[in-house]
Amino acid sequence: MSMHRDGPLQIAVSTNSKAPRLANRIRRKIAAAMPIGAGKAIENIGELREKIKAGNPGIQNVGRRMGWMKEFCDYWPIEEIAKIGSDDIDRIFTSYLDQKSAGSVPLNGVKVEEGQAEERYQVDNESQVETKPASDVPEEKPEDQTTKDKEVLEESTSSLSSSSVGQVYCRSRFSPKNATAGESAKVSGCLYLVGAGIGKPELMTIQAKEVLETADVILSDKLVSKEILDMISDIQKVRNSEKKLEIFIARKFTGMADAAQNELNIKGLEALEQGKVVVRLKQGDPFLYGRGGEEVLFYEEHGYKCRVIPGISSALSGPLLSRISVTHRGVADQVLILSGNDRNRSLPKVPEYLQSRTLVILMCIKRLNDIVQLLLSSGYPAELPIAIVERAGSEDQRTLRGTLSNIVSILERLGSNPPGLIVVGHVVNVLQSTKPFEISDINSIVRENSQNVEECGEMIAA
Ligand SMILES: O=C(O)CCc1c2[nH]c(c1CC(=O)O)Cc1[nH]c(c(CC(=O)O)c1CCC(=O)O)Cc1[nH]c(c(CC(=O)O)c1CCC(=O)O)Cc1[nH]c(c(CCC(=O)O)c1CC(=O)O)C2
Ligand SMILES: C[S@@+](CC[C@H](N)C(=O)[O-])C[C@H]1O[C@@H](n2cnc3c(N)ncnc32)[C@H](O)[C@@H]1O
Repeated sequence: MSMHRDGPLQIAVSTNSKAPRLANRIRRKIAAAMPIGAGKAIENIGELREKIKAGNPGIQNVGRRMGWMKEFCDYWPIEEIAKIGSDDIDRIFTSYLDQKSAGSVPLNGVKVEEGQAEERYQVDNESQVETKPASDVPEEKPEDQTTKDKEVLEESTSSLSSSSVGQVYCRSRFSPKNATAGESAKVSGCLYLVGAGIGKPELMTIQAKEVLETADVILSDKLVSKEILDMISDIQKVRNSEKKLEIFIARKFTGMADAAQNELNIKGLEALEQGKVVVRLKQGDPFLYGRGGEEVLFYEEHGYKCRVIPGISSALSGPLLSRISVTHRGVADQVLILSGNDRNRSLPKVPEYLQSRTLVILMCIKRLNDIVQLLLSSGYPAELPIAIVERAGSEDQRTLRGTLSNIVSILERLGSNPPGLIVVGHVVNVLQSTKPFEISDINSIVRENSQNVEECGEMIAA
């Protein structure tokens, strides 16, 4: 047995006495792939977990505790978890207790404020979110809500530094200064709604990168990858100390999405009023299931024109990076993109089965079983190929392939690695050299590193 230890982290490699020397080498390779500070990150999570358990005990709170920890562990970059200190843990713990998410943790030296949104929801457990019925929530005019939220956020936004230049205009080539007359409604501040693409900085548009370089404030979705956040902190590092770049990451956790969204809108508005260049950075394409349209309307209602910069969407590039061509002559001539949840957490409305149609479903992994049952009961064949594409474009991209009849057990066995999407249809296996897999076939797992497809069934079977 060859062991790798990093604090509480232990990784053991066994070759069943067949190749102990090779076990060493494999162990070294695995250890080299570990994120820096993995052991420290585990210790920090352990400390937080203990705190949350002690502060919110009881079997009735297990679901809530687990749901919260899961979201923290699944989304926060491990290297960043490793950097948090005891003070940060206390702050995160406080935010857990009051669900007002007042946590603030450092990100590569950039101060990251997280959602400090008002509580409008009660989260009972991971899979059950109770939202107050609309009739219980008093109707508010947008202005009233804005004022109220401003009050709630007053303290948190005080950290927004004023820009070195009193009145900042857009400095990029895409600035409203260059826009046609009437395009910029207010000259103070400038708002860009930018698609970050799916995770790799190389897959961002040049325009998106240029706009990031001009930003004073970046308001980022939590799905935006660590690689892109690292790129942003590099921008921060080469700036002179006069022009500070501030970044806020939305904490759109279960049941808090609307409140966190509202908070970001208000932060954006505050910064615009101070004449800053604000970049609202969104995963993938900013309009596709990204609330981008709502944000454009919000800022326009407040007199600011939005410039929208496209990003590569996971809906098409995720399948592509898993060697799935969503249309393929003779196999599929149409593709439909769906969300696995609508705003009321209802299942999507699926069309009748058509052999030549590909479905790409986003935001659906947590309820894969329900989606599969829905497809089966709507006449989709049990042997129809389906793929789960996770973390497309990242180092740890993974694709699971199966059929409607076995994909749920495959995922249950291997666990999920969000964010992920599913592709349903015969195109799933067209570019694969192998046939559709059975659940008994452990080789059903294919790990992919971008375009470089590497089958590692053997490693998992060992
Ligand atoms: O509205 C809700 O929050 C409840 C329903 C719900 C949604 N997605 C969901 C859930 C379940 C849950 O969160 O547990 C389910 C949901 N929302 C999200 C995730 C996280 C992930 O994809 O890994 C997940 C879980 C996905 C999974 O099951 O694998 C996060 C999410 N939803 C959404 C966004 C984009 C945004 O808010 O800016 C984001 C990213 C936020 C960020 O990165 O900071 C947007 C969203 N959520 C939703 C919709 C409605 C889709 C439609 O009307 O067809 C839409 C699209 C829209 O508002 O325009 C609904
Ligand atoms: C709220 S939607 C936003 C989609 C985004 N606007 C886009 O165009 O990619 C979030 C969903 O996109 C999908 N997603 C985003 N990034 C992904 C990635 N790198 N790999 C796989 N799926 C991803 C997942 O289905 C996730 O639940």
